[in-house]
Amino acid sequence: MTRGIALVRRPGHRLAEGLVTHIERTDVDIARARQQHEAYRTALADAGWQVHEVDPADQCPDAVFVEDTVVVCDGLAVVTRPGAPERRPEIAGAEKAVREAGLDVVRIEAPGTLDGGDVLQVGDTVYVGLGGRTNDEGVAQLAAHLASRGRTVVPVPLREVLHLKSAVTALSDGTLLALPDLFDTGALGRPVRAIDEEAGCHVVPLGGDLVLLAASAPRTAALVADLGFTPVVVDISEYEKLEGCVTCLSVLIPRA
Ligand SMILES: CN(C)C(=N)NCCC[C@H](N)C(=O)O
Repeated sequence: MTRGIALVRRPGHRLAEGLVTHIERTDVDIARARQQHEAYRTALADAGWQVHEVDPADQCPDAVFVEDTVVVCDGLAVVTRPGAPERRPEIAGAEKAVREAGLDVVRIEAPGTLDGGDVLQVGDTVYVGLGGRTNDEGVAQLAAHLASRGRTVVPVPLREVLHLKSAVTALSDGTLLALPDLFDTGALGRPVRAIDEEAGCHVVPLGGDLVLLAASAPRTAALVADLGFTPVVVDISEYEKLEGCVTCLSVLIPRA
């Protein structure tokens, strides 16, 4: 029995041209990025997820960061309208994939913008980062869509950081792991656990006690293990050069 479907999208040949906003551009090794993506897919499959590949969008360098194109909540898929216009052609393939997965589908419409990387779901609360990519209108549209699923949306203003999930994510017990300097943690309305390494605040609960995190966060992997979870560690160095993290490379659709 699988845990559900994990949507991924393979890196395209233009990956190295991906956007960088808050870090300096460094060379991306495409061959290495492909190997890392394969290992990432294997980690998801080994954790019990049925890996499904979204159609390629190779003209879009950032298409591998499929999380930004769709938000899935309780059987509903909200197809986003990415804040970076050059990423908008990525959404067609994502919409096709969620329709094939049998989800109800709605969209963020102009002038709203929303990136999936700004959306952090913790129980019935959905925190949404307000920064360079997601605007007030996008948050309002998301809130209206998710009200049908009983979710409450809480906007979180960001500082110098790409997405909310670049700065905070949650373990399956609701513990928030955060880099507090990057946003107003008070907006979350609950305590956070401050993490002392950048990639450490990026975790993906994979079901059961499994927690996916990056090899660049060894101290956080140890912390996660101390908290009673089992870290699943993947090297995603080539994606980190493009401000990517473990959350960005997949969209998990839990089995109903
Ligand atoms: C949580 N994060 C960080 C994401 N979901 N997406 C990362 C996208 C990175 C891409 N170069 C860009 O700038 O769009």
